[in-house]
Amino acid sequence: MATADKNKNVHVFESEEALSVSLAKYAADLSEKFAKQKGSFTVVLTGGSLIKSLRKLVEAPYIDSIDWSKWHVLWADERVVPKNHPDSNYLLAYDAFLSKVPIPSGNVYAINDALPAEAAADDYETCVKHLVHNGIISVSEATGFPRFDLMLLGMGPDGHVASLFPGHPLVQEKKKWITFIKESPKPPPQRITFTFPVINSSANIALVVAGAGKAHPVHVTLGNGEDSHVLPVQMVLPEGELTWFLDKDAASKL
Ligand SMILES: O=C(O)[C@H](O)[C@@H](O)[C@H](O)[C@H](O)COP(=O)(O)O
Repeated sequence: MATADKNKNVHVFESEEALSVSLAKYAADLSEKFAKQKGSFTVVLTGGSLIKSLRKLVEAPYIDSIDWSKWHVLWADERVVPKNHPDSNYLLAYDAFLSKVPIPSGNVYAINDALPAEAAADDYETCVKHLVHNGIISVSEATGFPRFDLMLLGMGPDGHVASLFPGHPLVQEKKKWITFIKESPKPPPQRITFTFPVINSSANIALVVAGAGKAHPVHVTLGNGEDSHVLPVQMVLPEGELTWFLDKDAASKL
């Protein structure tokens, strides 16, 4: 099943397997488009089950057809732990994805894991500013915030995206590009995260959501479900295109 409104597409798949096949084609098509258009493709990852859903990208035909040298990889959120810690989003992505594709190591921008949360957020913002300055990351004409080519977001069962949690003041941040949280309700507690102005300046966002545990926030966002909070996922309203990749369990209340 697929439905589309202006700037928003919703795809529902029979299984997470079918979802991952379609997600790989979607990412490969955007990679080709942006590599041609601007000579680089900026891709933002999160942690969680999203990374497993990227598994078809490291298989034929995409492993050979994608021009991996154009990819620049960043994280919408990262846990403040060493890069070799089992909680690290970098390690998760490295083991399951980045170590299997020929993206130049200099194009993979992990956070500085030697710094505490606040300094790590500032340092990562400086890294993004540098990539804007040298033209790798575009800038939104409308907002002046960085405009990533593709942001791949998961969503928690409570409707959080990146490390922006329901009811937390960080969801209202309007100025900073990247900020930090020290009391994340999802462990580990210390994280850095992109803010909504950056998320919503993206050219493309994929919301990748599988499993019955996610059916409630999907129902609230895409159907007529209700919650006592405005869910962060409801605030994902990019300037560019939003595409939902749902499996049938996540879409079961629609
Ligand atoms: O570091 C993190 O915790 C993630 O970046 C987080 O935002 C994740 O994407 C969602 O919590 C969904 O995770 P699951 O898909 O594993 O539920």
